Amino acid sequence: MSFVSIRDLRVSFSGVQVLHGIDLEISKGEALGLVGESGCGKSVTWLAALGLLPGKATVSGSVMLEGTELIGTPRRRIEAVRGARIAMIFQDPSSSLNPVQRVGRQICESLALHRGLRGGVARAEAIRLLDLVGIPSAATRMNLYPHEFSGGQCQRIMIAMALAGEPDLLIADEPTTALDATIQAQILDLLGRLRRQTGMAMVFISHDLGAVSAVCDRAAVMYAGRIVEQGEIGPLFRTPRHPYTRGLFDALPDLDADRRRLVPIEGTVPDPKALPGGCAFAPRCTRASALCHSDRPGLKPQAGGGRLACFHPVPLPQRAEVYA
Ligand SMILES: Nc1ncnc2c1ncn2[C@@H]1O[C@H](COP(=O)(O)OP(=O)(O)OP(=O)(O)O)[C@@H](O)[C@H]1O
Repeated sequence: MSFVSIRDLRVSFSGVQVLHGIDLEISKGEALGLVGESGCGKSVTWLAALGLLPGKATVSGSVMLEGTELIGTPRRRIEAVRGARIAMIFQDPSSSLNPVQRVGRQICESLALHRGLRGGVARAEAIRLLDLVGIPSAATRMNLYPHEFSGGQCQRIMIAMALAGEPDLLIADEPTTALDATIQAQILDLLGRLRRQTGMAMVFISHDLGAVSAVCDRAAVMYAGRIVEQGEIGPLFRTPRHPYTRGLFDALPDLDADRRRLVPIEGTVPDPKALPGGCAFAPRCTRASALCHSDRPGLKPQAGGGRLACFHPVPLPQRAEVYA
């Protein structure tokens, strides 16, 4: 049985639909990436699944957490079911860290809440966690306030707080976007290491394909509130089939190549209030035919594994040729 199983998840805000039937499975210990441009529904998927959207949102579908349905369950009951088993980290640590409380105290409170640890035992565990996420001199620095740490260190402290409950699933929403490149690489390395050490599953939400490939086993590519392609990282990144996935790769700067290849995807993500008929990506797609503008392709399993929603996929490369 999957740890989390999402079926036909739909979300509307004030009558405007922003998620159009998402299906996802996460097994224990697995890392799933959710990728796509800003506004395609990555965050809303997880906020809806965990009952964290504001009251004005209308949510339907099914989200099972180890056999327990979360959709339609009152928020307080979801919190009890979710407990410490699912933790979230966000782009901005200041949304999770209290600026007027010493970081050690904040971690100890989390340890008391989720694991019933108090006093010296909690303090020792807080030091261990800070040490684990790479905060030097943890025993003394746990007495500092968040503003006395750098942005990257605050991100590490936020990860330590998330780990305090020993979660089975960590949802990381753009956790490295605000950091500079070297710190980003360190945090990604840390997340990968923690995953291997703890065996927790992870959902890694990012528009950064490099970060997703560094951390995840599988990825789902979202566009305009739908999954358009999904698969194991290796095949998905070597031979993307959806023109949108391929476009995301072509828009990446290629530092190794002689040629300057940086091909942005023309146009922008459509407004959810005015989605085009047919495939939502068709107006931006160089492979689109008349069919794509009138009919919407369903997400279908592929012979080689993975799932794809496209009438005219990018052809598979011949022989051993793969996309650079
Ligand atoms: N509270 C809200 N009220 C109204 N609309 C919302 C709300 N939250 C999200 N939306 C809309 O839902 C859609 C999906 O947003 P979401 O935040 O999931 O995108 P995203 O892919 O995570 O983007 P980003 O990478 O910028 O975080 C967007 O059109 C957004 O404007």
